[in-house]
Amino acid sequence: MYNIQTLNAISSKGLNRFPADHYAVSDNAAAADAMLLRSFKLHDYPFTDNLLAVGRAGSGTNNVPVQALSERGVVVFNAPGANANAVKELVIAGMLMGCRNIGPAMDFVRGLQGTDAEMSVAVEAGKKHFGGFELPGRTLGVIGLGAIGVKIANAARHLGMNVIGYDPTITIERAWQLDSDVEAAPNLDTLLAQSDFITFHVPLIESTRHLINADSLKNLKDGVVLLNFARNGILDDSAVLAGLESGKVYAYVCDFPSNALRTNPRVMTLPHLGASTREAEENCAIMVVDQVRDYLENGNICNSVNLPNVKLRRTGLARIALVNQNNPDMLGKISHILGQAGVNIAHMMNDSKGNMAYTLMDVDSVVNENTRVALAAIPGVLKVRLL
Ligand SMILES: NC(=O)c1ccc[n+]([C@@H]2O[C@H](COP(=O)([O-])OP(=O)(O)OC[C@H]3O[C@@H](n4cnc5c(N)ncnc54)[C@H](O)[C@@H]3O)[C@@H](O)[C@H]2O)c1
Ligand SMILES: O=C(O)CC[C@@H](O)C(=O)O
Repeated sequence: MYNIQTLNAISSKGLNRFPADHYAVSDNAAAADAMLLRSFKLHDYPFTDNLLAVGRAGSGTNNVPVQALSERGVVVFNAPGANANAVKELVIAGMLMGCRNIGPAMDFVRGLQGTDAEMSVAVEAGKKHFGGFELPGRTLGVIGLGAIGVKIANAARHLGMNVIGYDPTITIERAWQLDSDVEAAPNLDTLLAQSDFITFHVPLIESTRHLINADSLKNLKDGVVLLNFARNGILDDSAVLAGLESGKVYAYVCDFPSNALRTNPRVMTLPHLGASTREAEENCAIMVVDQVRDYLENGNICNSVNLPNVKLRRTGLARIALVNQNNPDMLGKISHILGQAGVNIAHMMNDSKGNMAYTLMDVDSVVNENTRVALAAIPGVLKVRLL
């Protein structure tokens, strides 16, 4: 029986894929084999030694202590692309909210009083304060051309916008998906200087913190619309507020409210709604549950942020799964112990990601607990499972 702990509401479309006869799923599972979460802040959470996997039903993993979990040999999964369409749609809505002043205009109407006839007069007199501008011919700058950024870039092209993108580590897969008319910015400053709208789709890491700050703000076009549906901290909110004050920034649309932003008439903040559609929640839950199950039951790894993809069709009599540090001679030491135990390796895969490595092997005889313990005692081996 595997214990699965849910730390946020995870769609039942995903959770129902854990067969009830082999999985106990609850929000208070003691000694969980795997944890599933969305935005729950897992830093400082007490982990037990039998934790094998953490599944982030979403894209960003800045709420997960990936390094600390790696040191314990715990595999961290996410659901890349599973909520990308939901975010894309909200960013398109956000661009329109920004350039058509939809937030302030709705606030104006909410504040009207009097009869319908009086309201009609006030509407016609007041609407001049909320006139906006259109998308075609304007330039959208997309920072981060991953699952979400590529979808937004392509959608904006279909809306008649010029699109310029910046992503120094774009993958070949994403580059293939990008509309050929999307221009590649040679550097961030060029994108910032040319864009009428700028949208951010990068993870929050040290190198992406405060990409918009008091200095980079000076480089922006006058009247730019900024959109942050990535993470709080990627833009320095105090710089953005100064830009709104001076008129440099026309509007700021973002998914991460704060007291300073919430009441500013030129800011439209949403309650972290980017991924909150039924479809995205189901996609994320299904993807992450399938990945966690395949890891628990078969040792296969797909879409982990700290370990490589490793998938092996079962062939031998038994299977050994090892998470280890990516050190020299680990395979030598592992095969030496198996050789001493008279265990023949029928099939194996080994790969690494950064300072972590993973070995999955099918062997021709049953492996006993003593051999597992000997493997686990190799310095640098973090987890050993017999499957
Ligand atoms: N608002 C929401 O609900 C919501 C939903 C999903 C994702 N997100 C956030 O959006 C982020 C992006 O999501 P995704 O699914 O597109 O992720 P992704 O991993 O597919 O794409 C991220 C891209 O950013 C690029 N990148 C990294 N550092 C960069 C830098 N300094 N400059 C430019 N590009 C850089 C990477 O090369 C990658 O292509 C997530 O990390 C998450 O924080 C928010
Ligand atoms: O789960 C959510 O609601 C938000 C997810 C989002 O921030 C992500 O990074 O995928």
